[in-house]
Amino acid sequence: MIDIQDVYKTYTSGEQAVEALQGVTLHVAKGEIFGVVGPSGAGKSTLIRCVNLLERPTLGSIRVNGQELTALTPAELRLARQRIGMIFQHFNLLSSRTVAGNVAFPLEITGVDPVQRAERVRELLALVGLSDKANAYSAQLSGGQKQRVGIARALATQPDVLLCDEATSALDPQNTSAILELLRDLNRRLGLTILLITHEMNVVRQICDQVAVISDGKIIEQGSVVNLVARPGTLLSQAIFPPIEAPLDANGGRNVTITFVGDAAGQPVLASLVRKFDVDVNILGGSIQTIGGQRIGRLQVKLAGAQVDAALVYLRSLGLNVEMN
Ligand SMILES: Nc1ncnc2c1ncn2[C@@H]1O[C@H](COP(=O)(O)OP(=O)(O)OP(=O)(O)O)[C@@H](O)[C@H]1O
Repeated sequence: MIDIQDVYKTYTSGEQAVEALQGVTLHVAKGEIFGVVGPSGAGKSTLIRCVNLLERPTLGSIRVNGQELTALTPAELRLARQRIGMIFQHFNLLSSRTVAGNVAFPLEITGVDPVQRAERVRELLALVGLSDKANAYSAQLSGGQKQRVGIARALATQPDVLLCDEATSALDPQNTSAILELLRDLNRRLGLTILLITHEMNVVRQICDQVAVISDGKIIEQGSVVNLVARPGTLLSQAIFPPIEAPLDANGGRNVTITFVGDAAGQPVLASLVRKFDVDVNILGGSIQTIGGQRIGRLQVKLAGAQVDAALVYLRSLGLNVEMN
């Protein structure tokens, strides 16, 4: 749905040149929620703004829904942008307009007649849970409500793609969680493809299917959130699911970290290990998190006994990730 191919962006002001993007390639499949994380100045905003050509890449290709955006005329680009919604950290609402007036704005620009417009605004406000705020002004809304207006406005022209530029960074944890749930719900109900940038790992944990890390204008790691978590060695995996701080047990036996994904997180794996292999299992630490809608568990254990090697082979045969500490 979104193909970013070998994109470079250099800002020049006077003698100074900043290479904000240096050969970025990303593919976001239809219906996916894709998160890009990275430190301040890494190039996140530049990247997301290149996707709808708010910033024009210096080099490279941006295809959305099969259409090469960098090759379009200004009129064609205006049409293409109707299929690409965007929401912002500070909402960017018009303070002189009501909630309904803000949501109607893109429909006015695209020439939708007043009767259809009013109907569509009603639908959109119902979709984001703000039917009772149609006549309120943005100054009368909470941050979470303002972002709901932003989302309704972004969806007014029925886009296939929603770009989220740090959409929850100005919100408290409760509103962040509610907005992320709304985005997940819209992704599922409307088949909306979402590309978001964020510096908050909890956003990745709560809703992203795929994640990439950008650093100094380059993508340095990427993958499916669930697969990354099952490979505890990677940078992203450690950021998404921080290692358990359990003391290693030095008194004989083998210290092992086991990662359980999906159904396996609910299985009595350790009990069957003890039964089948006559090993002693000492639990040193553990936690379970819901990541990308899947339950993922991590246990740090000490295994002792004559059949430890066979027990490890058995754990791996169940599809569990097993690492020696
Ligand atoms: N309009 C501009 N002119 C010149 N340099 C710019 C411009 N916009 C961004 N930059 C520079 O490009 C680099 C990437 O900036 P960008 O805003 O994309 O990073 P970011 O990862 O979004 O950072 P943050 O999380 O702080 O918003 C930075 O070095 C920044 O100073």
